[in-house]
Amino acid sequence: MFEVVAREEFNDGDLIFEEDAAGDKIYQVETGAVTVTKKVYGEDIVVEVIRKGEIFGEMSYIAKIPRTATARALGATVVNVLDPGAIRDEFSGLSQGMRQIFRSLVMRLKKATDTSSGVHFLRKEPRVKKMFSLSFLAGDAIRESYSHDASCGGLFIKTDRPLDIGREFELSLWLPNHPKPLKIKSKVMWNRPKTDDPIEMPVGMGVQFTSISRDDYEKLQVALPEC
Ligand SMILES: Nc1ncnc2c1ncn2[C@@H]1O[C@@H]2COP(=O)(O)O[C@H]2[C@H]1O
Repeated sequence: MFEVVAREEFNDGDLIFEEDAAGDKIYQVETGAVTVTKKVYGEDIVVEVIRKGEIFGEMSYIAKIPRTATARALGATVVNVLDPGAIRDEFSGLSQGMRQIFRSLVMRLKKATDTSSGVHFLRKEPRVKKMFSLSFLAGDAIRESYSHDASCGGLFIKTDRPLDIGREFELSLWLPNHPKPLKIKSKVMWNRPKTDDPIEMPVGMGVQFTSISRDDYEKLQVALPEC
């Protein structure tokens, strides 16, 4: 098994990490247990209980996505953080095909979990694959790119050089048949930078809208009837 690089202790109900947060630590439960929950209409739905000796937190690492669920301690709990360097070495030692198989499994489990917990149907602002032209300021330079998917609450921007998590910026979003771009204040919630690992997932950043005018929001709703 992998070496333990840190031990974290939690009381009953303590948050270990939250759904949609950035993070790629992989844990093993030493004592106690961990609930895995999904938020549906503000309520936590338990999808699994992880027990002593079991691993969690592997899905975001493997698929390079944000945390797929929330993890909380169930009773007094100690979790071990497994050596990220050793995990990276072993994972990158796999063939590209094998890594792709792992990623497919993770994405299918995520989809199955979302469907069974109702997230898919109840999500307020579903993401749909949609390519919009956009631009934003990074340092002194204007970067031009396009979205991979979008909702009325945020989108995923394809870019080889994503901004840091937490960075706030103004997004110019071009909707089809509109002469001017929407101007939306946005925040980077997570990112997937370019690596040597030839992943089959889009490289870029997940962005949440923090401020949008009513006028622009209405235009967005017309362009995204799924919202
Ligand atoms: N359906 C599921 N069954 C069991 N564990 C899950 C399930 N969905 C998510 N998890 C675990 O919860 C974790 C949430 O963070 P990750 O996405 O990194 O990794 C996830 C898995 O370890």
